[in-house]
Amino acid sequence: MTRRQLMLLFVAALAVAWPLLPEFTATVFSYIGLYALVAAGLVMLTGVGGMTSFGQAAFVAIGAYATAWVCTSPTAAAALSALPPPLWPWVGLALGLALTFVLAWALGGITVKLSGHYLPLCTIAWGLGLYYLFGNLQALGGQTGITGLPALSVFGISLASPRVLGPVIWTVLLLTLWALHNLLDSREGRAIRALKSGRLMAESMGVDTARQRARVFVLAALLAALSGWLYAHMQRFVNPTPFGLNVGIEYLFMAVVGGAGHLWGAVLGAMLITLLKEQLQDWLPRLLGASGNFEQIVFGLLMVLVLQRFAEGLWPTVARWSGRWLRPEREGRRGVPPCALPARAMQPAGALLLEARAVTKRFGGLVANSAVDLTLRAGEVHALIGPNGAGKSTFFNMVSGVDDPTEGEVRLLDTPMQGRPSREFAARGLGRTFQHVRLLGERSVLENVALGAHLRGRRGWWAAMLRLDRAEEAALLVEARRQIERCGLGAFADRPAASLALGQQRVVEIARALAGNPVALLLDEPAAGLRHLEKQALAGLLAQLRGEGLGILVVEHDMEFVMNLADRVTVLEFGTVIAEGTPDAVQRNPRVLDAYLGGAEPAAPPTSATAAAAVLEPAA
Ligand SMILES: Nc1ncnc2c1ncn2[C@@H]1O[C@H](COP(=O)(O)OP(=O)(O)OP(=O)(O)O)[C@@H](O)[C@H]1O
Repeated sequence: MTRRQLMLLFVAALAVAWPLLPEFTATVFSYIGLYALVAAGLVMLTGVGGMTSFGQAAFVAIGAYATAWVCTSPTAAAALSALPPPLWPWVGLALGLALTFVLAWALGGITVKLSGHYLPLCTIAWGLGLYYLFGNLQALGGQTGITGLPALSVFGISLASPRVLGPVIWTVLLLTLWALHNLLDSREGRAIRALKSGRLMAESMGVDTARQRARVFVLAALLAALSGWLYAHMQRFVNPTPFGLNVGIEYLFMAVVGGAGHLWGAVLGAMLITLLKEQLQDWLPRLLGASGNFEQIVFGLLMVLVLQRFAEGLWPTVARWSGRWLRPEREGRRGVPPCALPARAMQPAGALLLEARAVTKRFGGLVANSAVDLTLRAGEVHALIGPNGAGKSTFFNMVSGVDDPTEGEVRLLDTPMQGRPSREFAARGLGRTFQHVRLLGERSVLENVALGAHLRGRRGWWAAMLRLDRAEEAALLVEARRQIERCGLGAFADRPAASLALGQQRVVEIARALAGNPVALLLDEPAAGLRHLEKQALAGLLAQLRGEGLGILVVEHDMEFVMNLADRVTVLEFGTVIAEGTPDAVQRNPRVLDAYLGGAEPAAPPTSATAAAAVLEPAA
């Protein structure tokens, strides 16, 4: 049996057992479905997207209060008099989702840009703010709330009882999980996962991180509002209590305890926490012989223990344990023939790809780059070398859109790039790797490399959720596999990237850059951590890419590697270009020798790349 079949069995068992469940158990399971819907949004937001929110209960409140107001207020009744009352809850749903959408865009636009602890603090602030707003608005019943909500009805069938509404809630939840699973299994899903590793890498792959973060934020908020709508019509009244900050924290607990990186973790977390609280509420007063909110204390302690023991949540442990006796999943998408991906025309040999004109970068009083001129042409390897702190990384950042020069200009394919983000550099044909490897360690090498092809796909969230993107997704994965094999890592394609040696991870970054079909490659210390044979293989690959017409700018400390491979070398010292030319010319340049050897005169100039490497070993 596969995991998917086991899930289906669980759902089928729930469906069969549902009519037999006692009324109370059916109600509890209905609540679990509602909570899991909010927690699933939090999995996307926190576990996958890396944005912690304590404020989801406020969005649940918007969904609940919107429908409560529409269904009970005389003003709304007058406005909706043309509609039969059974349709009013649907208007309430539309209003709740619309309000949530607008508010989440506005809040998300401001808050998701914040990093570190500022974002969670903001979610607490709006969670508290909205809670007190609902409690103080007399039009919404103040602390008493709104009573007398009608039950939902569909095609004349009343959903008043949890026994009938429960299956509806679970159907909504399962459809949501299916759509979210599809989303995560797509180019957009990879882009969402990339958010967690910070702006730099994702933007360099062409992902608009601010927009993507805001969209995930809105998605999680809409799921919370949907849950609130169902909740209101199940309870038939609303008041502020179930939407307080403590409930927002509990939703986050559900996602984290279940396994914030896994959609089914939301269901597991919601189920565990709801059932645990139920049982504790029952048993503790009996055990202690006194009444009180003891369950909150024990619950808190248990949460600490669970999180200490299972930092990733419980789902990964359950999945690992069940994996021993479950068959691996068959990949459904293999049946879909891949479509053609857009391919960029290579520039003719010698064409100017990238140009830095008198680029200067100042950090306060420190001049990291001073009037640096550099060109990269199609069909060449251009090495940028220099001692530590010479300004190579600073320059790299400016020619890849991470930072803007203080003075001077960067042009890519003859387009001025001043002020443009790095995703535009990627869109115009610049691929790059990073000095400190930036891969999604838990994801497979294949997925990491497919992220590099992000801009070659077009299908968006809706297509992904409804699985209308399969031909394009198949093409992206075929392309990713091709690049992995080209870089000699075919045997590792399905392994988690973090399980590879550091040197191999650097090569994965090159494959990822190649998946974007670049005309220019910027490689930041690609040979660092590679063994001798791996370096030779890398040099062979780069020579082949050069032969295919790519321009490659490489920052590297390994002089033997550089001098054997590069066509031109530029040497930086204290942010200034002190030499530029062929490897031979540069190796003989007295200023370069001076920079590397600190003023010592060599007895005789080095005659081979190996000898040069010995002399030009940078003073660390
Ligand atoms: N964001 C920053 N703010 C202030 N100073 C910076 C910043 N980034 C770099 N610098 C300074 O600019 C100078 C050049 O640093 P850079 O990292 O570009 O050198 P590098 O040649 O890449 O060094 P390495 O080979 O060690 O990576 C250093 O003195 C560094 O401290």
